[in-house]
Amino acid sequence: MTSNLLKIGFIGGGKMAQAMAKGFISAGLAKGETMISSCHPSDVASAKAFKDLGAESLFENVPVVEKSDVIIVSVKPSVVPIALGDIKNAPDIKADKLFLSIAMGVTIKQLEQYLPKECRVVRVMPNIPALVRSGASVFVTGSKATDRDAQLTKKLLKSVGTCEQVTENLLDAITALSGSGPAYIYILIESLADGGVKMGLPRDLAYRLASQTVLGAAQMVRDTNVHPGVLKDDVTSAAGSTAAGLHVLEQKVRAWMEWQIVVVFMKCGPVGTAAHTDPPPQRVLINTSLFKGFSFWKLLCGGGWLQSANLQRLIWKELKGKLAQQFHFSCCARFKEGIVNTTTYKSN
Ligand SMILES: NC(=O)C1=CN([C@@H]2O[C@H](COP(=O)(O)OP(=O)(O)OC[C@H]3O[C@@H](n4cnc5c(N)ncnc54)[C@H](OP(=O)(O)O)[C@@H]3O)[C@@H](O)[C@H]2O)C=CC1
Ligand SMILES: O=C(O)[C@@H]1CCC=N1
Repeated sequence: MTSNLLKIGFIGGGKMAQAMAKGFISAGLAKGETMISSCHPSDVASAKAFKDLGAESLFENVPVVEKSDVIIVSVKPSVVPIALGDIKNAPDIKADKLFLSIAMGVTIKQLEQYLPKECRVVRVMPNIPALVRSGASVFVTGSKATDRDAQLTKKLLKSVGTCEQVTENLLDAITALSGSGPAYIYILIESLADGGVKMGLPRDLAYRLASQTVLGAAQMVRDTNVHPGVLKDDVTSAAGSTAAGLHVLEQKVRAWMEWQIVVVFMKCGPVGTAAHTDPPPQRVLINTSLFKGFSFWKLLCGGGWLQSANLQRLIWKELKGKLAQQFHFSCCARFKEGIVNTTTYKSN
């Protein structure tokens, strides 16, 4: 029955490609033999991983496109222009196909520039629990993608978890939250378990309890629709043990969790390579304690976050005098109801 299955190709057969491929197989949406990947010749382990699934594994990108109905672009962001350049430069290639790019920070506009003009593009941000069909994915359609392409993308991504269609301006924040998020949760699980081990639990029991606790708590947030703060209060008995633990977490962890999303957001966005035609936006992290009167870290960035327009102007005034080179600098004032003003400053 493999003939009815889509032929799915991966350009780049690394960790995320393998997670999606395994998820598609578990979901019954693909079989090993209906998938094909291209790997860098140096990456023997990824080539073997695809072969072990029963998939074809090549060292060239063009045949992957030729043999596939849908192509998942899963190389590192800086490699995207090179890998898609192979396709654009291939003579006589039939590339009127659907390309799903999962690369962090590579925009629809760039993808459409890198690929032959007949290609349809969808930009996706998945996450690695796609491997166990518990991923959280979002997607944005490109200018030539059809409704059918959006439906097909949804079908593929829903088979390995949840999937929502969003607008492109949200993608960097989504990358920071759910694209990278599993890594933060793994640290959380590891540290919960380490704490348990410190207090005498066997390590395997500690990991089982920590992971099931994270899974159960997440499921309650998702399925009950009750605010996480209310759910937290339900666990916290007056003068009990949880309150003592929260006392520590509230001081140390909560602010840092929020802060690291902001830091990752800063890292996302177009990646500077020679092949990128747009200059990367300025995303600048500034310790505002350097400026009179501000004693905490804040962020100034393109599409970023700074509470008050007056504060932005004040910091800009200070900053301008300290910078030798020409410098573009955008900041947004973001309030509860969303971004309410965006200002771009330009020195010289
Ligand atoms: N890992 C994750 O959880 C997530 C990753 N992503 C995105 O997925 C993409 C891949 O990430 P990830 O799987 O972690 O990275 P990996 O490094 O594991 O995978 C990338 C693969 O592409 C190979 N490669 C390098 N150059 C080429 C080339 N010219 N043609 C074909 N293949 C090539 C690499 O080989 P070699 O190692 O030899 O260079 C590597 O096997 C990134 O763009 C990332 O932003 C998105 C969401 C989540
Ligand atoms: O770390 C990264 O850059 C990629 C994007 C999201 C998860 N991994």
